[in-house]
Amino acid sequence: KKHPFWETQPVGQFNEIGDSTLPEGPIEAPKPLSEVRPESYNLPGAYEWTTCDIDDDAAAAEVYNLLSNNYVEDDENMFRFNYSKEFLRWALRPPGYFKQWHIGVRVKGSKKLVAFITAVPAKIKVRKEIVLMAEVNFLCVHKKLRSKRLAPVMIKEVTRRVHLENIWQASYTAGVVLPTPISTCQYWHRSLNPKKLIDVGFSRLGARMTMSRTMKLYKLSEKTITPGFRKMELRDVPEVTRLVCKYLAQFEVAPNFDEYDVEHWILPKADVVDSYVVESPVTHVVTDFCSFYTLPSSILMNSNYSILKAAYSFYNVATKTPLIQLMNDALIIAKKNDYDVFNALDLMYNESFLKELKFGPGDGHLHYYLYNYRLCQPLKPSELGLVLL
Ligand SMILES: COc1cccc(CC(=N)NC(=O)c2cccnc2OC2CCNCC2)c1
Repeated sequence: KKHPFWETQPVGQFNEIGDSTLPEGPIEAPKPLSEVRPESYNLPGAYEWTTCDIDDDAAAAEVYNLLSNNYVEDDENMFRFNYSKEFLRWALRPPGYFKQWHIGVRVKGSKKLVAFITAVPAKIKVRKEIVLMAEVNFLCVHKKLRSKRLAPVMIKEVTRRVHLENIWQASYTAGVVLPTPISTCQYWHRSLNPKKLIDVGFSRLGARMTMSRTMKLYKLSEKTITPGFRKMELRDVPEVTRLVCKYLAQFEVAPNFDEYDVEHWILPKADVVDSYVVESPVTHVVTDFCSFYTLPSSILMNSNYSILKAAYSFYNVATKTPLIQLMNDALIIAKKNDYDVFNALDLMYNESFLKELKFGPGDGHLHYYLYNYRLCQPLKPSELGLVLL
């Protein structure tokens, strides 16, 4: 049995695919809170639950170290995500967050943090409905404790704590196929520092290509070209909120941001998230914006470099500037700030700029999932407007 845990969960099952008699929407009805299990699930004897206070520097350092040494690696185990402490504080404390959804597992004796899972609340529009959901992320079990079946009990525990807040749906992504993706995105990479990317094995020199020809191919101008292109500021929040809400409303699954969400998720934070607006020089109206988040990766086996500095396309809305031009300015900014690569998924309108801006396809896919919500058929990436961290 390939998915003994997921076959017990309210998620679309593989044997239901194409069954059009099943209704779209929640799979299980909400329960009265009095019927939600009041106590935590049982861990194997040697382990205990803990709540990780990400505001506390020592606790944040424990989480950082666990993820930095044990979190997701690429398929060839050459790179591992290296989320910074500041990034984790940003990712885990959006408006309305719950500290008790930042869940750790410790060894009873040594108190060593050996596993982690989180959820944050989010208003997500699914088709025409706005559904309050938990975005589940950062599921990590120490390499030495794999296949002890810790992940299922951690997923049940975070689900229980989410239920206690009367939230019954969740969204999550994975690089592996589980029952059952609502969409499958391809990831793409735009080289900014091709020499380093080839040196560390992230990219390969193209056939009949020299290194100098490759560096020339990816060269970007020093200056952005869009008039009125500048860093986003607090005063832009109302206009950016209007732009991003109108834009995201067209997708089948997308966040329903309010101004507090935009202030948290899109206002620039050093080394965490960058965002730029286009303020029309004449009318001073904000007509476009672009944003990317900073997620370095540890380079696992290389004598010259230890960190790959990567930018990840976040939310981009172009209403006056051509999207290609807006994104090319984002690449110019990223290159100027010493990023090695700019990553993007083929969701939203991204497909329209990937090839022209010299992105190359990555060697993997990112699958999107909903918990306790059935879609009758999967979404095309262009129907998806949700970027998870
Ligand atoms: C380059 O270093 C890596 C270190 C670990 C894994 C991967 C490959 C990979 N799995 N990439 C993605 O999942 C990915 C590729 C493009 C854009 N977003 C992505 O994932 C985001 C969103 C999901 N959570 C991780 C970050 C690459």
